[in-house]
Amino acid sequence: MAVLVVNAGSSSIKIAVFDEGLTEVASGRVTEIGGAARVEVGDLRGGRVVPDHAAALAICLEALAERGLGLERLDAAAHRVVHGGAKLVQPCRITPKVVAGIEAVVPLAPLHNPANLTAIRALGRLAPDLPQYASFDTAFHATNPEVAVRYALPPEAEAMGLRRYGFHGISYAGLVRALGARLPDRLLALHLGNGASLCAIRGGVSVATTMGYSPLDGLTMGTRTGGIDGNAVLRLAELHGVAQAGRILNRESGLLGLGGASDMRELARMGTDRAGFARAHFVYWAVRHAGSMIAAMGGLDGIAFTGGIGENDVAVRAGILDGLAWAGAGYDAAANAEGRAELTGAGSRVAIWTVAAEEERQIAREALAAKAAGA
Ligand SMILES: Nc1ncnc2c1ncn2[C@@H]1O[C@H](COP(=O)(O)OP(=O)(O)O)[C@@H](O)[C@H]1O
Ligand SMILES: CC(=O)OP(=O)(O)O
Ligand SMILES: [Mg+2]
Repeated sequence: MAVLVVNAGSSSIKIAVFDEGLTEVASGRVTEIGGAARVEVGDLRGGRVVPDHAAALAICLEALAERGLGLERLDAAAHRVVHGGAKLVQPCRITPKVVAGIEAVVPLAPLHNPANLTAIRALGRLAPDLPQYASFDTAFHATNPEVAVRYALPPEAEAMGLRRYGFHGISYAGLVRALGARLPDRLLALHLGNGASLCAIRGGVSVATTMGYSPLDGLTMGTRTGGIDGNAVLRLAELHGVAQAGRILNRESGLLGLGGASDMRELARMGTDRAGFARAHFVYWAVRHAGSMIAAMGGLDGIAFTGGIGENDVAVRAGILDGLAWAGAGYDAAANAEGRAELTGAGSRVAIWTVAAEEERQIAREALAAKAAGA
């Protein structure tokens, strides 16, 4: 049994192959798709021009074939699909109806769903008999109460699907699983990567999250604004047109807009005032939103950091934890500096961890379960 997992992001594709025991037997990634991309698959390492996601997937499949993992050796493919809308809330086998459902919500996740569809269609063409499964980043938040998901809009807007969905659910589900018996009642989970969000997890289920209708809301991100007043959005659309306003909000803002680079590590290297301000903005808003998540859970018992920034950026973690001292979070500064998994300080009222984001393994797990259930 071999499952190929495809995690297509806005400008990257990560692939991994797992066996039935969920051991990873191969992995790779193509990042910065659209220009001089970085390829790290099998023996291929380095820069290469990769114009689009289809080309990136072809490079990955070629490298897998060279390692004896051609498509004919695979039993299933499984995809991360960022937006499943209101209906797609369970991992499932991909049928034409599911594809139509993913397509219907492209306007809600313009950076992500088109990339997911490209990968699904390309694999469908190359291996029409290979069963394909989807896991949805929105699904984990289906447990949020109505009061958390509704915008205060007239009923017609809600009927059109204008409500909050929330994202990074595959990562959060994997995190809950990874904590296992250590999972506290009220957990503040921070997925801090290129896209960044917080989730209030109570009794193992999501009760609130910072992203909304699309992955734009909430925290300051690599290239996305995070929370912004609707009237400011309208003003941008008035000045620049809807398409350009969408580009500004989704691709030219966030850390890039504030600091001149979308990459947190790069900002730390730059060390300019502007770069420092962008990092401070990220930390400040993470703390502000954390307060909201803690209120939604009625308190705090544990904190878990995940994602590229959450797992690696010592100063960002320290800044956020300093900002949450009022909530009882005391951390071990040496453990934080060393990037250990357990950060809880002596006398802290709250347990604190870093957890490796394992979205690909979680997707494989969900696909195997759906397959076993006969989906
Ligand atoms: N060692 C590190 N120190 C600081 N930031 C890091 C480090 N490694 C990765 N990051 C940051 O993590 C972010 C990417 O996170 P990741 O979860 O890989 O993103 P994606 O959403 O594309 O999966 C970037 O801002 C990157 O700079
Ligand atoms: C949903 C989302 O923001 O995903 P990513 O972090 O991969 O951009
Ligand atoms: Mg990510």
